[in-house]
Amino acid sequence: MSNDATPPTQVAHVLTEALPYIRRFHGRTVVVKYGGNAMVDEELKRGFARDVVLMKLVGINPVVVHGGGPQIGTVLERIGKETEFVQGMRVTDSETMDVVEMVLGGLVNKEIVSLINTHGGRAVGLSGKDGGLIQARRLTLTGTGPAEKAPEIIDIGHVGEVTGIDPSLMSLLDGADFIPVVAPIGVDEAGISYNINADLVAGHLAQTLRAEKLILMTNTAGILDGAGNLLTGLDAERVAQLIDDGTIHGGMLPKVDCALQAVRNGVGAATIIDGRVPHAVLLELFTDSGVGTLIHGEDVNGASGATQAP
Ligand SMILES: Nc1ncnc2c1ncn2[C@@H]1O[C@H](COP(=O)(O)OP(=O)(O)O)[C@@H](O)[C@H]1O
Ligand SMILES: CC(=O)N[C@@H](CCC(=O)OP(=O)(O)O)C(=O)O
Repeated sequence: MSNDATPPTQVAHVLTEALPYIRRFHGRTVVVKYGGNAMVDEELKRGFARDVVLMKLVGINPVVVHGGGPQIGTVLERIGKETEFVQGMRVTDSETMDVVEMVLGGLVNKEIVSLINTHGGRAVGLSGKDGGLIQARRLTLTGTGPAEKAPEIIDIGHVGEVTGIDPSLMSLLDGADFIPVVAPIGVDEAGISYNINADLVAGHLAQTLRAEKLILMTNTAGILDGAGNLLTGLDAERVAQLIDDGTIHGGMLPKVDCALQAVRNGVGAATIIDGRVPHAVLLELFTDSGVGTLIHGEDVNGASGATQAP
């Protein structure tokens, strides 16, 4: 670990700082959502894989849920198919759903599995169909039509919402020291597939597994205010204000929603971190300063920093 550029005392300091966090997270589950926008640089991808392997080796149970929005977009463009988003969700007709399954369940999922495995881990790739992991139903979006009319129902096709998680497969994998890597595809009782926003899947999984932490990796430093300053230690009230005044919008909305739901339902803490920073997951988990935006429930005082003290 030490090299010419890193004095041994500094290495010792880093390890000492990490120790209380390793103790706190030992034997606990940490769900990491790896966003498609954070998956762009080869060196960063290798760093992420190493971080996940290191977590496992120090006794944490990492569960990776991945996105892949930009990767789906690239393939759709290549086949000349237009794509459209409504309220942050991709309108998904049957043909688009086939592409989503191929890209998320195939290409992206297997790339992450392979990266983790080549860095010394034992990853297993799953979609929500495997072992009935993610049960889903069609998501209904409502728009605001004319005031005198009932809210308009917007049809966005095979976009799903999570109705249930069966964690049995997760326990099995965890017991055998495998690292689950989950593609956000759900299935209903009739066997119909649904394309689900990966943040929402990560939030539900974290709740079901009673994770110690939910980490959402993306392509910004965290939640920023209008002037570009990083905000942290946010509770539900502050988040609602930031949504109301338009500071939080677009792809950040499902992240804050699922982070809030997770911390209200038993997850220790949720953080939104910058996947463009090398080893962002390790910095978040094992250093006092952490990185990104902490979102906490009503009973947690996280106002002082990005991470909670060990
Ligand atoms: N207040 C905010 N602070 C930071 N990013 C924000 C904010 N509001 C909206 N965003 C947008 O949310 C994006 C992250 O969501 P998204 O593109 O869906 O990422 P991912 O692919 O990682 O899920 C940012 O790139 C940014 O454009
Ligand atoms: C319904 C919906 O929009 N699903 C997303 C699923 C992938 C995803 O969430 O990817 P990121 O995390 O990289 O954005 C999509 O089709 O893009």
